[in-house]
Amino acid sequence: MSYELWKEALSLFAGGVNSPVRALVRPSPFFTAKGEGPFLITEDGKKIIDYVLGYGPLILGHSPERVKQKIKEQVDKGWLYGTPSRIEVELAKKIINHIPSAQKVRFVNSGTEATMNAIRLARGFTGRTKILKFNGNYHGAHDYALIEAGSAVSEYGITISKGVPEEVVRTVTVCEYNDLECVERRLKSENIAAVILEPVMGNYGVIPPEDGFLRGVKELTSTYGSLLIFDEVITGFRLDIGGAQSLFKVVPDLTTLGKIIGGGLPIGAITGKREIMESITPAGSVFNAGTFNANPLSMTAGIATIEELENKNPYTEINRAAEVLADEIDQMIKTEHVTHRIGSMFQFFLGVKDVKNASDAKITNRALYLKIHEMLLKEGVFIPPSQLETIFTSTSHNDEVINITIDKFKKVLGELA
Ligand SMILES: Cc1ncc(COP(=O)(O)O)c(C=O)c1O
Ligand SMILES: N[C@H](C=O)CCC(=O)O
Repeated sequence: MSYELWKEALSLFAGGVNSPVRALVRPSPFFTAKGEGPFLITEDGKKIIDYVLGYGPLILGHSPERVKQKIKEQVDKGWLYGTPSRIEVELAKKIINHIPSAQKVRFVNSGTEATMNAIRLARGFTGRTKILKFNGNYHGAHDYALIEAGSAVSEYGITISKGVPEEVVRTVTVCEYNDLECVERRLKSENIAAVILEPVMGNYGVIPPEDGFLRGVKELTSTYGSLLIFDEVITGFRLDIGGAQSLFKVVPDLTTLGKIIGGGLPIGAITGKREIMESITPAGSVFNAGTFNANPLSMTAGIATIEELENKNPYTEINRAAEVLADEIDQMIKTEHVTHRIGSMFQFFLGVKDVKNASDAKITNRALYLKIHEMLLKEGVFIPPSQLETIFTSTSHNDEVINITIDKFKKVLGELA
């Protein structure tokens, strides 16, 4: 049973979990025994409609048949070679085919590794040290990313993680999202190696770029000789098969990917312009290595997932599911709020009128959001346990599932009114 497992987990893991956001589930985390389509089946035998979807990777829902089959076939062929394999070539070709900035690829094992290595690559390539990031953007859990970051970092009230050396903090400068003037000021006055950003913020709720913001940053980085890194760990293959850069038609120098490209298995990738990527070892001298880089199971699940996206082009369908649900919720909430949706990503912000950056989002009524999360979970609907995370839809969220969810929201919001 979940509660007994939770009590045991508290004695085994710091805070009872292996990633802090998971501890925020109210009244206490449920333990999952199985994932099936749009559902999580808990250790208590409860079937829950899932809008967290592993925090983004599961664009086809849980355990999609063809991906499962391909993973099983790969298991029969072995799951770690320590040599190159045909499947990493196949997945890299798919990424290069779809992501406009991608000319070469290095596979790693998480989004964290991807952004950490992209930052090192930008520093090595430009010979500069400083990085510009945005308040509330989350780029994983390494030292250079844990400064004014979104997601669980902010949810737990951490501005700069303890343990990050002061010397590291001094190499990172921060602007508010959508503030082009700040970007220009910093690029002019500081010798910046790279600007890294989420092209759509998905770790402080969902906050889209304002018109011209991404293009403006792109122009400024080329004017001042800095590199532009799009962190598309969430948005890659979700907002469009070519990621946010295809949708907004702004091509960065480097792109980091993760989540969907591994079909739900651990993965990360750094990709970008050939001449920059050639600086990575062994072609160049910016070091990267990994025992599990290009792991055969992750490669296989990634290929199978992208093939499904190529063959079925489900973007209209998953975006529509998110649109119907987001619009209904937006109309149901009678107090002051803002709902942001882009494609199959959305979130509602309570108690605020206008959210264009993390500072605006910081003052939302997080306690009320958490209450809604808790009440919905009792009704069998799982939205993220933090206002700062994103609600996702998948191909498995059909009309029936969406309608049930709308009814559950009606009930919960009605009770709260
Ligand atoms: C935009 C973004 N970048 C990087 C990461 C880090 O990825 P991972 O959790 O796979 O290390 C995440 C999520 O965790 C993310 O949302
Ligand atoms: N917001 C994070 C990634 O997108 C959530 C995943 C985690 O921290 O476990």
